[in-house]
Amino acid sequence: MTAMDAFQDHYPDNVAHCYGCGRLNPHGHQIKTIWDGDETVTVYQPEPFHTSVPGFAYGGLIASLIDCHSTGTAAAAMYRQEGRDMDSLPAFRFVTASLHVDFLKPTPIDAPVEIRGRVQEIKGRKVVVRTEVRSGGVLTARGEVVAVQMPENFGA
Ligand SMILES: CCCCC/C=C\C/C=C\C/C=C\C/C=C\CCCC(=O)SCCNC(=O)CCNC(=O)[C@H](O)C(C)(C)COP(=O)(O)OP(=O)(O)OC[C@H]1O[C@@H](n2cnc3c(N)ncnc32)[C@H](O)[C@@H]1OP(=O)(O)O
Repeated sequence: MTAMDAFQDHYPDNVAHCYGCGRLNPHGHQIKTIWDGDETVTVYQPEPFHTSVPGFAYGGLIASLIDCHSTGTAAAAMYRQEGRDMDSLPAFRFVTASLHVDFLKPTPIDAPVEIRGRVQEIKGRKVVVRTEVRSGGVLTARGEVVAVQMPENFGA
């Protein structure tokens, strides 16, 4: 993996259909997340149809971006901790156990949104990620996600 490869480009096909981050979902956000030192970064341009109040982005979009930014960060952090290449097997697959969002200011819809994440805790199968969302350098939302490695019997 080079510094510019997005985490989501390495998701195996069977977990690449997520609405927020799956590169194989043509209707989804297809976010792309990379390392920047110890932080992770996603930049996303909202579309006009993501409107809440005219001129501003829907909070569900912001939550979705925080969610998938954080599950991707969790997987990447686990690979980094184990000194493993992201394409090596077995793959780490994380799902969201908990998603908390504080909306601090309205997020403009006509400018790119930058999400930055930091790993707060890695313990067993759990990774806690804290995020900040900015538009034009202004902090508009904060998030905290508990991501848990997907069990083999997920959904059973
Ligand atoms: C960079 C990567 C490159 C390679 C990529 C490789 C692979 C791909 C990687 C990722 C891509 C994978 C999927 C992408 C798709 C979607 C991602 C987007 C996110 C979503 O859209 S995904 C859908 C919504 N999501 C669900 O549909 C989950 C439903 N749910 C469950 O399936 C279970 O609920 C589960 C599995 C979450 C936990 O179940 P479990 O039995 O495994 O958990 P368990 O009890 O063992 O807990 C273990 C530790 O998590 C803590 N914990 C558990 N639950 C908690 C909670 N709610 N709040 C706070 N902490 C919690 C415990 O407290 C304990 O922590 P502690 O050890 O510290 O006590």
